[in-house]
Amino acid sequence: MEPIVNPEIKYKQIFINNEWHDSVSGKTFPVLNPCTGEKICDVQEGDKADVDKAVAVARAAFKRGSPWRTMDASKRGQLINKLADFIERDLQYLSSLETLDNGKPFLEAVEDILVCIKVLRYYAGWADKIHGKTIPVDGQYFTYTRHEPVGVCGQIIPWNYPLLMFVWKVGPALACGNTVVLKPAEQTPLTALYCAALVKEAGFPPGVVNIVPGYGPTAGAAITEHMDVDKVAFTGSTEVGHLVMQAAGKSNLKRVSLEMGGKSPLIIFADADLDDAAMWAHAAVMNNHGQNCCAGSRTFVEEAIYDAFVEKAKYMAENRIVGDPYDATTQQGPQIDEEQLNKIMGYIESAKKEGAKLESGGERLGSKGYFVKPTVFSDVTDDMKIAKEEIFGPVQSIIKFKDASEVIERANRTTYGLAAGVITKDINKALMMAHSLEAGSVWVNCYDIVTAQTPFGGFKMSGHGRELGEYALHEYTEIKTVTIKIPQKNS
Ligand SMILES: NC(=O)c1ccc[n+]([C@@H]2O[C@H](COP(=O)([O-])OP(=O)(O)OC[C@H]3O[C@@H](n4cnc5c(N)ncnc54)[C@H](O)[C@@H]3O)[C@@H](O)[C@H]2O)c1
Repeated sequence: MEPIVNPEIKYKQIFINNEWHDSVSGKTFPVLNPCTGEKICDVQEGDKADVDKAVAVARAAFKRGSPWRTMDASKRGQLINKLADFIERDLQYLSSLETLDNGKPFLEAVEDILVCIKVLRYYAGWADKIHGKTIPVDGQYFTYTRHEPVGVCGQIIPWNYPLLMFVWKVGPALACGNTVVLKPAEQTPLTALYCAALVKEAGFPPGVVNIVPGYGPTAGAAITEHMDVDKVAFTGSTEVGHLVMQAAGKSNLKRVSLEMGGKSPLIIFADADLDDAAMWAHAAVMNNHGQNCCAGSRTFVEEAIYDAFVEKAKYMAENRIVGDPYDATTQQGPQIDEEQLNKIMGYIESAKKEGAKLESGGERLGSKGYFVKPTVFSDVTDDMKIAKEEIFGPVQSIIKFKDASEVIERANRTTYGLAAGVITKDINKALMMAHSLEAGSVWVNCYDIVTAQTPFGGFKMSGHGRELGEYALHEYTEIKTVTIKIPQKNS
């Protein structure tokens, strides 16, 4: 598939009640092209007043007796499938728009959006299979559970996988029968806004899906503090995750699910196939320009193969093609914005100062846009900043270890717990490691395998709750227990 370079921007307003609105304040904000730093367009800037409007219509759409609440569950599934069909129909346009807005290579944007389609179809299938249990309680009673929608769900998403995050959030929420007020990241609102038009085209009733673009401390905070939002689902930084929980605690104790950062270890044992291990480790940290919450950003390598591994990692980084994301050969585009670029360069400088050995990269590429050379550091130790903090950039930190018990302890010595990986031919060792590592996902002889069916989320400060798979349905349902007195026990 060929990209559409400079795709037309069709939607720049706030989507409430299946209609397009200007912001109440009249304000707009600029969306920038990360390849150049130049403005793509201005988008209407949602704020508290716009969030209030969106929540009011989402509440009305959720009222008992509304078209959405009385719709057959199978029909909800049909609507979600239609949304998937329209995304598939517009795959070329949407992928081109994602590349323009986010800077990721076009073919990776296509891959992301193909996964979006799968995720929506997966949840479409669940819509009429969300059921409770009958429970053999003591006494003359008949007890059963119903899984009911939570209500109005606020959803706040980041910029690293704009459309994937949109779908991970709305897919299970809609399958369970909730209504949604979603805020895309201010850096990347364009594909979510286009999908708003597809939501309307698919035939969702007004008010079921509402999209309010805007900034975090204003529009985002208005969602988290709202007294009439029943649940908030957030993906982004741990710092903001704290604020989201505080806001829920200070307002109406809304349900909270959080998917935040990580400092995930990928542990490579000496018996691994070296080429294979180097390939997985490179992809684990470089994919999506390192802007990946589960990036394998601590590459632990057993000492017997350490030097040989570093050579391979260096070779792979030096040969990674960075540049125009619309070019089919490009593997890495720009970082999302100047703030992230500066943050990454700061981490690179700190590593140099703290004594890590720079093997490749270590500098910005060009002076226009936000490109960073794929960077590899060896001789990294656990106390260095690059081994402790989330960099969110294309920086590989290679750390030496001696044996399994030592590396388990070191790998777990972090406040995060999103993901981990193990590469070894010894299946007993792999299982022992998988069960010992404190992380929500552990990959053995692979990395970052996330599908519609696999639950995903964090231990410790990486998160609360699970996205994807059947487990995500628990995040979007309340469980009601109904008990009926049986007049006469006859069996
Ligand atoms: N886990 C992830 O997928 C993920 C995604 C993006 C960023 N990050 C991490 O976060 C760092 C900073 O990136 P960022 O500043 O874009 O992330 P962020 O957490 O500030 O932004 C994520 C989303 O939260 C919103 N937000 C910001 N402040 C808010 C507030 N007070 N209340 C409610 N919503 C708010 C933003 O507008 C955006 O939609 C990155 O360097 C990276 O380490 C992680």
